[in-house]
Amino acid sequence: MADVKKIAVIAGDGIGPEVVAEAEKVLKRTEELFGYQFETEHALFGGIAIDEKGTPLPEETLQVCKSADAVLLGAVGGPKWDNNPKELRPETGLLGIRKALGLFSNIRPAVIFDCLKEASTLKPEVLEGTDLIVVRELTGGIYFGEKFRREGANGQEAVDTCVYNVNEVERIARQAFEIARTRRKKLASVDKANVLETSRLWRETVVRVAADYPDVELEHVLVDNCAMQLLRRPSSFDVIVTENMFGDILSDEAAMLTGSIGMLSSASLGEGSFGLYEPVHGSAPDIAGQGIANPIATVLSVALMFRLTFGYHDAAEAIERAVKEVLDAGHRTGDIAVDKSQAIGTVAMGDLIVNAMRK
Ligand SMILES: NC(=O)c1ccc[n+]([C@@H]2O[C@H](COP(=O)([O-])OP(=O)(O)OC[C@H]3O[C@@H](n4cnc5c(N)ncnc54)[C@H](O)[C@@H]3O)[C@@H](O)[C@H]2O)c1
Ligand SMILES: CC(C)[C@H](C(=O)O)[C@@H](O)C(=O)O
Ligand SMILES: [Mg+2]
Repeated sequence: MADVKKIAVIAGDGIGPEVVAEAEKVLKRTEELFGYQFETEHALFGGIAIDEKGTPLPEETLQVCKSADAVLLGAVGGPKWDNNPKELRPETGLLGIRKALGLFSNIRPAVIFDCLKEASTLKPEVLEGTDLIVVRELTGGIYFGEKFRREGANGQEAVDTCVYNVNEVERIARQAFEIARTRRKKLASVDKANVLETSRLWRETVVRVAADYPDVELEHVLVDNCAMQLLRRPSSFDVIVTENMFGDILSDEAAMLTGSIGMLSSASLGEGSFGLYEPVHGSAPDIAGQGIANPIATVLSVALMFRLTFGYHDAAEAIERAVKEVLDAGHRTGDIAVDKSQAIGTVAMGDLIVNAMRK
């Protein structure tokens, strides 16, 4: 019997549906070229789910995800729902889905295409050889700690607590060491151990785990220094492992090494092969509905899904090669175009990539 892979598709809000539509064309082309079979099921999540179901993460959406082999997500959020305590709070939306699906590890590769060096804010000679992955802890830290308001001596106070337990640090550290082993065997563990107790536990734990990986070179970098070194010596990083909030910030910074946040794909994984795949960027309300968003981050997220959840390395390579070929031929969406007047739209970029895919 044919091995049909079930993919939950969550388009979301803003540019989410625009970029996900291009990724779905890539799924269809993969079926034609390679004979793999996908069964997609669409589900509501985010602002659109609030509007239609009264809640950002309806139970049926969670069930669709849980019964799938992988999830393809666009982006959620937007001014209509943000900051409204009753509506799209991250803890009930994105954070809720990550926790509910046990996705503690967020893998964000910053892949530099040579022909896009001109779009980067860094000099080409500084970028030379840059190829790094941010491994971000995704279900702990200050994102998930207790938060509350209280009356203090000088008026209202807000409290966010940052908590990590040793198991949470150990499992993400092991995963990062394993990834480093398959690459250039260098791991930078990023923390703020000069100030934060959670970071001291983080560092101690990473040092202990490192004993099992003597073949991997480990460096500890304080997060402020890392933010600077990413711009100064990006090519010296191979795998960066860090806690939730630092990883959020550093991965957006790493995106600019590639030229645009519209280029950065991601995989969120748990213990098994199940994964949620999404671009690192958000719903980009400033350009939503204009058909100009870059779909490459989402398309490359499909390639990650093929590699990490399905083991379809041939199809993943076909996608990555097609993206490179289209960029090498000079096609650009506005975010990566030096000459903005030559920029093409989301659908045109998706079509070019699909047509460039070969077995
Ligand atoms: N995973 C997610 O769903 C996710 C991630 C980040 C932000 N958000 C949400 O998205 C909303 C907007 O957040 P933001 O503006 O801070 O971040 P954003 O990533 O949506 O946009 C930041 C900037 O990058 C540009 N950009 C983003 N993706 C692009 C693409 N594919 N092509 C071209 N340009 C692109 C936008 O136009 C904008 O100028 C908020 O509600 C936020 O909470 C969601
Ligand atoms: C929208 C927000 C909650 C989210 C995060 O901080 O994790 C986003 O920035 C991301 O990087 O996926
Ligand atoms: Mg982010």
